Amino acid sequence: MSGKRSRAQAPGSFRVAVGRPSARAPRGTGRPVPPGAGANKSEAVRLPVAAGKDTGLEQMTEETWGKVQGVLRQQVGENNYQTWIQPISFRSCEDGVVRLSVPTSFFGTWVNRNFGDAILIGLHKAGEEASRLVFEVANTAARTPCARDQVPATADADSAAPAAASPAAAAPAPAPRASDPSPARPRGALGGTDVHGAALDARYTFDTFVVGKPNELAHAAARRVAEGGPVTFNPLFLYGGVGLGKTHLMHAIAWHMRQQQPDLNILFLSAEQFMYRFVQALREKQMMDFKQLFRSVDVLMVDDVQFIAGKDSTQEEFFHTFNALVDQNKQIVISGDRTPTEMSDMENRIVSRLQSGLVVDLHPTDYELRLGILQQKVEAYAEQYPQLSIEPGVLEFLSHRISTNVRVLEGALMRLFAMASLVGRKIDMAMTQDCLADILRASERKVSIDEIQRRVAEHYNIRLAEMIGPTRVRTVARPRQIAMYLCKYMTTRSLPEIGRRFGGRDHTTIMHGVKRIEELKEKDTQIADDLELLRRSLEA
Ligand SMILES: Nc1ncnc2c1ncn2[C@@H]1O[C@H](COP(=O)(O)OP(=O)(O)OP(=O)(O)O)[C@@H](O)[C@H]1O
Repeated sequence: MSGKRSRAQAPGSFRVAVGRPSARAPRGTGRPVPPGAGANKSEAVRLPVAAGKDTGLEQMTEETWGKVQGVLRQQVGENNYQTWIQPISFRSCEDGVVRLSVPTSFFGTWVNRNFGDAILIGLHKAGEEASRLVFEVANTAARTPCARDQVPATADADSAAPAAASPAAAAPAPAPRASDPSPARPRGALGGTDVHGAALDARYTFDTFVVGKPNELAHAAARRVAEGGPVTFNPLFLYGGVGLGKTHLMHAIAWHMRQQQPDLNILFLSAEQFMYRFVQALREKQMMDFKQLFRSVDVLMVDDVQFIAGKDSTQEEFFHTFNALVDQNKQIVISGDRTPTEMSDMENRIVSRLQSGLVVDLHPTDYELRLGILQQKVEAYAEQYPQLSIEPGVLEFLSHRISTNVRVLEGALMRLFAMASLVGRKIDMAMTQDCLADILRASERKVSIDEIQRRVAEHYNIRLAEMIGPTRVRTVARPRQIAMYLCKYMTTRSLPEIGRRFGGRDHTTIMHGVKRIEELKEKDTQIADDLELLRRSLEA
């Protein structure tokens, strides 16, 4: 099945993922992430600043900013500092909003994504209770922060999240087109009828989401929720591995709802931000405001809910918020990196609530979906770099070789285009292998036949010796076929090689086993579930 766009895509409707890191930075390490390895997503949260509260920001001066820059220099390293921090100048501050001047809107978005947290933490350490950063383009003094051609919504930085900043190293980043279309952005911070909380990424819409077999159910469920109408799935729980499009789908729901029903009060935020707001509200004795805010929304969307597992008081508050909204028949959309039942430190009552609606999985991408996503991204790059071309076969090669997650795939393509534009050559296989050597090496499948046999034997509670032995009883033969199937799809070993490792069986026996499982998984949900579980645990 071919990956296809969720809707006919208008030319140029895809915002090029320039500069987007290829993988999330490890939380809370504060370590720079190597180029191409990625960084955290910048999910801007706008913290409430109490009316009339003296924030102390009136005193903030360029000198304070200079000090913060000094601290950041130590944190992010000289190279990042020179490239991304030094060019920023202080513009103003008022009511917790710190305005910083940046050379281009793309620069602001990039800095916000990768250093927003670090900047806010630096400001806090310097004694400034900054609640929000706004990046403004240098020579556009009178510009409002929400101007359409200015730094997009993502440029409002999350405030000092408890998990600390995740500065990322600079990767070559092509400049964006000024004309990049983007949906209308959120309006005020916490006011009235608006998407507030984390900022929505203008690139993450249904139009730019490529649908394939692995994500078609999740996409259909997301669409249904986005269409509004009677609340049927509550909550909609989207889960799946890293970089498979959970956040993209959630943003798409929010954008769509906002377009369809501008008056809807939608709150999108990460679970980490939920916790931070909760802690902040406790500290500032503003729990009533907190409860009021969360209970007055029409749609609550919480990303990466696994973050609150094991955090007792946050779970407690989340539980009450959840109940209050469900009682009012308000839509809730949640995402997580695993099923609710697999979240071991999550309270049972929350697990049961998370399961009470529709739980849908985004499966790991298959070859067709990866190819579809790459083709879509190339279309966008082609608009941006009309002089560059890409040789046939390169996208197919990448789709085969980079199967880890879409973020890595996007990062690889971005790096290729950046390289090609620097050297002024077309993208061919030689350049691809050379420029992406590290990514290709890291993406090599590492699951071994031994590992698969061991894991499958454990799962079905049979002995490893039986797995490769001659017995044909069903309780052993079926797990053996499952192991053969996984070896075929998760390793690069040939059928004769797999046969040898299964007690010297002929390759036709392996072919038969694989075929049998292919048939069974279509009609036997238990086998399909077992395969999924095994695959996920082997990939973990
Ligand atoms: N089906 C798809 N079509 C187009 N882009 C996709 C698709 N799936 C993922 N992506 C892109 O891959 C990147 C990672 O996706 P996203 O951030 O939504 O992943 P995630 O599942 O939320 O990951 P995480 O577990 O790290 O939070 C994004 O840039 C997103 O646009």
